[in-house]
Amino acid sequence: MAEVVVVADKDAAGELAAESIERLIAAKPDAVLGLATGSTPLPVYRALARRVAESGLDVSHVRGYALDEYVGLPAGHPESYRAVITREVVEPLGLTPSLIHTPNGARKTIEHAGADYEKAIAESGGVDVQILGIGTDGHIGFNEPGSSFASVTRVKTLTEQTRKDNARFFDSEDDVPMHCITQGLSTILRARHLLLLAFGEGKAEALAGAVEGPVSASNPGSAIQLHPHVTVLVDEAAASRLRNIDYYRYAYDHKPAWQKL
Ligand SMILES: N[C@@H]1[C@@H](O)[C@H](O)[C@@H](COP(=O)(O)O)O[C@@H]1O
Repeated sequence: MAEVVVVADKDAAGELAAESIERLIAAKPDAVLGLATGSTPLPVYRALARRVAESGLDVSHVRGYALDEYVGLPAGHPESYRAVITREVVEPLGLTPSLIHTPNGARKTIEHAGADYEKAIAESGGVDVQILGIGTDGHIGFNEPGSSFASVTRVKTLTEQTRKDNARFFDSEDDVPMHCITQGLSTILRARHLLLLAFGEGKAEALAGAVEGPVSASNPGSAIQLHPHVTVLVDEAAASRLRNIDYYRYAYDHKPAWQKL
């Protein structure tokens, strides 16, 4: 079962996640981080950047693999996930750009981009902690409903809902690419620790489905139930549809001091 931690707000979630990631990097300076985009992980990156600046922790050897990328955006497009990861993660934390990877969404090489990415992740020794958000339709990465639990990095067609949701980052919905390249559910499940975050009422249903719903390809987030080490950080609104909420609070209140996030 995932450990579900209900926190006061996004910033509290960001602090908890950042503390755990900082501890990981201190123990393993070349740790491999699985980086998610979207608005949800931003408090984690902000808290981590602040903590690293305060502690002087050496992050120059940290490696990173993004979950996904749009296909066909011109290189350097500000909404490409490469650009977003550079802006929101690499620069504020002071990571080494050449050690941070995103799937290659260029059309010319797209046919082998998925296999290339899988190979690179495997050769890195695997992701230590994978940060995840969740889409309103339950997608993780860009694994839309119906994605196989055995899927690996590949090209997917975005749902209309996801294109609508992500239109806020573009001039119009028509500008949101139709295709993406995303780590598969099996790729994500290979990470050693999954850290799923969700905030706000709009995520409540998707989150409840992921944590407590039937394990089904129709709800890609439910794949987390197959993973042995999952931490779910949510605010009250995102937690509002969880049936076992009292138990999660009870378990967290009685968490052994030695057992970290
Ligand atoms: N590919 C990303 C996902 O990785 C992310 O989880 C989702 C939710 O976005 P937000 O965190 O902004 O709600 O959006 C995008 O579609």
